[in-house]
Amino acid sequence: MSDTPIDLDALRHRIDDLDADILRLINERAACAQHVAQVKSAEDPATVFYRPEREAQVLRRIMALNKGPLDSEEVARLFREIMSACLALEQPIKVAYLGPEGTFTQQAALKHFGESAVSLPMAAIDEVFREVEAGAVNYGVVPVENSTEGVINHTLDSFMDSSLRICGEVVLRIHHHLLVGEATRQDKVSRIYSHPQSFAQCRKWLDAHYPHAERVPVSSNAEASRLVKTEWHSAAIAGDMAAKLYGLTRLAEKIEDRPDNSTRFLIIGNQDVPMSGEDKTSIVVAMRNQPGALHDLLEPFHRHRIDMTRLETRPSRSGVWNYVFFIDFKGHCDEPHVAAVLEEVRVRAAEVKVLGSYPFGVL
Ligand SMILES: O=C(O)C(=O)C[C@]1(C(=O)O)C=C[C@@H](O)C=C1
Repeated sequence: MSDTPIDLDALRHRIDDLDADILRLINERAACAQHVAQVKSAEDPATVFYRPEREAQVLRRIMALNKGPLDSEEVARLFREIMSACLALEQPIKVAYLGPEGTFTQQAALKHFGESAVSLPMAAIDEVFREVEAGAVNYGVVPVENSTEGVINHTLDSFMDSSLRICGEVVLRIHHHLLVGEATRQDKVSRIYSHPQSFAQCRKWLDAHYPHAERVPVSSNAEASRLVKTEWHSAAIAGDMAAKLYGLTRLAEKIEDRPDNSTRFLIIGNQDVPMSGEDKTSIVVAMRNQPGALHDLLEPFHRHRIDMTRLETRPSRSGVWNYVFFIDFKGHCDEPHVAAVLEEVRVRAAEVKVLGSYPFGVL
């Protein structure tokens, strides 16, 4: 290109000019979001400012428009932060997550809501549900399934007694590292702390590399990281956030047995989310214990060609029903073919609860 400046000063001058343009445009966008907030409040004084379907559309559009050289995911992450800051101007958002600080759930909350949301660690999954139900926070983030270890029953069980809805999902690639503190004698590691799920996800690696080390299960990977700081013969299995928070270094990286190890998290709140164009619905269905019950439940999905993405069975906790199924499928409950299936399932089941229709995780 003939007009491309070639010396460093000229290039930096060009970057300064571009930054000034970007700054002006970001602030113009933020002022627009403030205007949106006024329109929303005028339409409905009890309006919700956070709109998951719109955010998913904005991010998908940016990824589709992107021509590089920046990677589409990288660009989407930048826009995620811009929208997070714009939403904070409309309304500061408080999010409760399964803590303590440094857990993968905190990472998921950040990935979904961006840095401008205030995130608060809770000690247990039911506490996250309670804080959202009580209105102490706007939304909650809880883990629901891991690709290696399967479903997180606690989360599914919490939905049975709750009126909260699912407003979104986040999928996080989970990388575990073997972490040590400054005082650790790296050749003398005889004890390893971690959450039981993480031990399970790294079992083969541990059997091969540390067959004789004592494996001590603790309540979270962040807790494991906190413990190793003061012990010279211990290591922890945890992710990047916990490593950073407790100033630990990696003795071994990415030690998970499956390279595609990922965890899915749900965003819980009090709102129904309109269609975004690429949505998913989660329902819980109670069936009576009779022959063919599962077939009766699944048949309408098959007939209407609805793609199921997950089916989990949980024992019912009330005496009335025998099975409870958690089902995720593609589509939004406002779409006619989805509404038709739900109608048929309602006739066949003892009880059906729609937990929410929400956009597929974008990032
Ligand atoms: O479109 C809206 O409803 C907005 O409030 C604007 C905006 C944005 O910055 O693009 C901000 C927050 C919402 O969650 C969705 C989008």
